[in-house]
Amino acid sequence: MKRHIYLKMKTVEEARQLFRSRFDPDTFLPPEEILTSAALGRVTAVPVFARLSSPHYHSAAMDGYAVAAEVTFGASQDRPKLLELGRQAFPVNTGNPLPSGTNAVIMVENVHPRDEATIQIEAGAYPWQHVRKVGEDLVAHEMVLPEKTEVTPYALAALLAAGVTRLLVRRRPRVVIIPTGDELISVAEIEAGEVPPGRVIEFNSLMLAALTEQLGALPEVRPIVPDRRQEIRAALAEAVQQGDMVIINAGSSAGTEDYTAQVIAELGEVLVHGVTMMPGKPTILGVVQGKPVMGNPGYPVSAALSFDQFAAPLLSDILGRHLPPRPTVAAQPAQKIPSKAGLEEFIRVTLGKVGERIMATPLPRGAGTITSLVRADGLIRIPAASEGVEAEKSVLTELLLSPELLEQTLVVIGSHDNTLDVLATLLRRHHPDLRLSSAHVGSTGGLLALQNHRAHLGGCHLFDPETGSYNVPYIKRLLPELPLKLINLVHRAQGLMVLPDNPKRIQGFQDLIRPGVQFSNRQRGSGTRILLDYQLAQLGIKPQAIQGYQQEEYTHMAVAVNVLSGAADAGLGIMAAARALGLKFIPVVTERYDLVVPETTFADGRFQKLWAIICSEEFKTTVAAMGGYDTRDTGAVMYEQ
Ligand SMILES: Nc1nc2c(c(=O)[nH]1)N[C@H]1C(S)=C(S)[C@@H](COP(=O)(O)OP(=O)(O)OC[C@H]3O[C@@H](n4cnc5c(N)ncnc54)[C@H](O)[C@@H]3O)O[C@H]1N2
Ligand code: MOO
Repeated sequence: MKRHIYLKMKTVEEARQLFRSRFDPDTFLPPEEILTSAALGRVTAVPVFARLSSPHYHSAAMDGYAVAAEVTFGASQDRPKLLELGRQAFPVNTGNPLPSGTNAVIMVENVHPRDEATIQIEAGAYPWQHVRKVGEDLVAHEMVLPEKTEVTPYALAALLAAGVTRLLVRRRPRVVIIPTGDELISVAEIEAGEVPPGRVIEFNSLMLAALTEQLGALPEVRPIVPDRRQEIRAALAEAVQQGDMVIINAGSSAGTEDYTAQVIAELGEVLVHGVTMMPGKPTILGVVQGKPVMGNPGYPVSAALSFDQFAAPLLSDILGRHLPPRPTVAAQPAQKIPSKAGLEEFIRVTLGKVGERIMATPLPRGAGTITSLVRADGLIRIPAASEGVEAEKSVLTELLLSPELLEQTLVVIGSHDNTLDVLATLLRRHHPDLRLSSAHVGSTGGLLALQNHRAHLGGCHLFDPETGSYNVPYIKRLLPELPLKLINLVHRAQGLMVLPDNPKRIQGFQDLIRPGVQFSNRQRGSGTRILLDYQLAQLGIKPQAIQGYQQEEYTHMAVAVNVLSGAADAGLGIMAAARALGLKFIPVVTERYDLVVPETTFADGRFQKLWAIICSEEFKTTVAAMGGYDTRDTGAVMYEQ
């Protein structure tokens, strides 16, 4: 096995400059002539000049009579004037050319017909009254659009008004996208059947093609190329013949089958292999036959960010559109964001304005989590020299949404529950201007966020074994001073997850101590664990009697995976986790999930709309239909302080 170790890393800025310096975007492609009627959104290659004036004749601006102004001078109510039709006054409609010898129009409303051949006027007309003179809008040879200007709907009209039926625009670069990887399967294969383990759905090229198209360039996606050097080489050679730029996706790293850099080097030149950014570190930038070639890392977030940082600026320049920097806001991370020194890290965050501060909550950081980009409202770039950002310290954040939306976002932080997604959906359905943004940091994390005024709402299901009650004891301890209401969202079932045919015939907690039954537990401090320990104590079951009690997992899904794989026979968790993996769910206990609503939030009109939705039949029926939930208290105020 031969590994190809890359890495003489450049910074994002160095890499972009180096790549950019090898191409002159203004001459990279010859301009093309197209019909004006097809020019919407295209960019002018040269200034466009009017062929004709607009209007190109003196034209009546009103319906009425064209006259020579001089003939009308002196007319008044006391001394009206008579004008002879066909000699001194000529009927015209708006847009008609003025008959020769005339230079004004009297509106029809201001004229009194006397007889077939005569009209009477009671006021004089001034020269050029109600006339659009030649060239009022545009004069022949005048510039209609400068170069490098995007053709808007208005510009289309002006071009035609100026007699311009064809124009020279920047050519749209053709971007050939080559997905590589033995593990990839195509859309056709997914449609034909199942996705076997070990195979990965090829979705990056759809994303890269859409990003290309969004910029105005023309994507062309090639069939998946297997990890074979000769095949990748052949695909690249062909792509360079046919396209103006090539993106090879994956194979950028140090694996034994990562050939992208080698192949680019064989056919041309590698300018950069390795950028001090994360995700996106193994990015390759090169040139083959004068054309830009990129090797994007295979992980989707890496592929997207490397497109964003290197392909997008170059393509925009070739298209003649300068890509403006994204708007930024100063946001405060809701929690400390550690970062590896030596790499500039791109953290995807959700954003929401709480009081006067914009709070940023980091989304999952893995380069494989494409949903982090779907959910991101902003990007925090942590410089290579830094080891992270402290909580509540202002950092510049690139906005991925309109700043107005930040004002319309309710931020809920705490434990996750799928009903929050239902709530977000219904909120959008009924109030499209409002958004619910939820970050999942556990129940206690949610209470701490409220303590520091970092969220509008907390999502909480903390059971107190001392009192046998939910949430209130924790609130009294952690938020004693905060005036708030506790509003129930749902009661949800926790149950034992077992294989679909339940081979060990597990029915309840008592079965966990049977010999041969292996349990998968949650970590100490988690709501589920507290609940389990309480139930065991109630039933007089000794934890030590349960095999696997000491083996802790951090999520419902991790426990479910243990059951599915056979590593455990049972685990305690929520129905959604069991369902996701096709496990049988035996409900054993319900727990209360409440929203913690500080008084300031409660008084906010946006929350009142949300509350109305929580109380609605629509919400309750949707939640009940999901299974594993009880809505008997949904919307009710359970506690106040
Ligand atoms: N020993 C090292 N291993 C890795 C390093 C390293 O420095 N040393 N870097 C890691 C980093 S960072 C990244 S990013 C990845 C880049 O990997 P490759 O560009 O070589 O891509 P693959 O390994 O083929 O794929 C990674 C991942 O992405 C999936 N993938 C690939 N193509 C697609 C596609 N078109 N659509 C959807 N998903 C795709 C692929 O299946 C893999 O799961 O390398 C690390 N390794
Ligand atoms: O740098 Mo890689 O691109 O994180 O996942």
